[in-house]
Amino acid sequence: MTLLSVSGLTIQRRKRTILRDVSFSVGPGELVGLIGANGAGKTTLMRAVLGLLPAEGDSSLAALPQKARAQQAAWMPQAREVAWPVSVERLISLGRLPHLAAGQAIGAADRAAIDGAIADMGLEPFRHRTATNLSGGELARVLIARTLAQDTPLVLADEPIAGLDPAHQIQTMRLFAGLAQAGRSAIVSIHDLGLAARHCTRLILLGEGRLVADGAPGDVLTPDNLTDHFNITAHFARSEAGLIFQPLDVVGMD
Ligand SMILES: Nc1ncnc2c1ncn2[C@@H]1O[C@H](COP(=O)(O)OP(=O)(O)OP(=O)(O)O)[C@@H](O)[C@H]1O
Repeated sequence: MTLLSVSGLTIQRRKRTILRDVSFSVGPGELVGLIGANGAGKTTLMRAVLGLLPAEGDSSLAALPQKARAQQAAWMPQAREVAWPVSVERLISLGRLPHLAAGQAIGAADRAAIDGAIADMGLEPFRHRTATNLSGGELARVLIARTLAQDTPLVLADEPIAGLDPAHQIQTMRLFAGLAQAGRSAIVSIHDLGLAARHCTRLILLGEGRLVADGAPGDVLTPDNLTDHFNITAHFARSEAGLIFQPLDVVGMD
């Protein structure tokens, strides 16, 4: 079974080719870390895969009608802005919209999904707070909860752990890994290669306008890829606790 199939995706912005001929598919049970240096095209790829940007080639998600797409994939964009001073609970409940007919009130299943997402992200004490008054990290957790409440087979999240404290970063990566273990899948763009190595089942590396590598973290975070596409060297070890990855030095940026 395939949750997402992307084939020959080429994306241009203002006549500049950002990514060329990207192909991959995602099945159930995968936590895919989308990695690459600043400007490598991670956000661009996710938005094109979702059909939010025009692209040549095929994405099974982009091909779906809007409502079916929102039932198949939840999207957490990088921008963390909430326009209206709504409560945390109300904001999270918006994740249920793709499951409701026009004007339909939320029911027991919707309520359970909302309460589950609030519990998963440890947001019970924030339930009745006004979303626009939260700290950046608190708001990020609320937006992740909204994505979880959508209860889709696939989640795409653009730097979901940026701005979270270390405990919440680990907790959130574990939560995404838990979704994968339960047969759903997530694609998360991520700059923390240590957490990516530890929690993702698979990494997709973007660089030089293309998909450079796609595979198990240990096969993608090679010394050559780290030097060529991140300008770093790193310490990489396998321990009982899993993969340990620590960037060490900058190379080739003079
Ligand atoms: N609207 C636009 N018009 C022209 N170029 C754009 C536009 N949006 C993005 N780009 C360019 O596309 C490239 C990829 O940007 P993108 O935001 O996808 O990178 P990223 O890998 O998500 O980066 P980061 O890690 O910094 O968030 C960048 O060079 C960026 O300047």
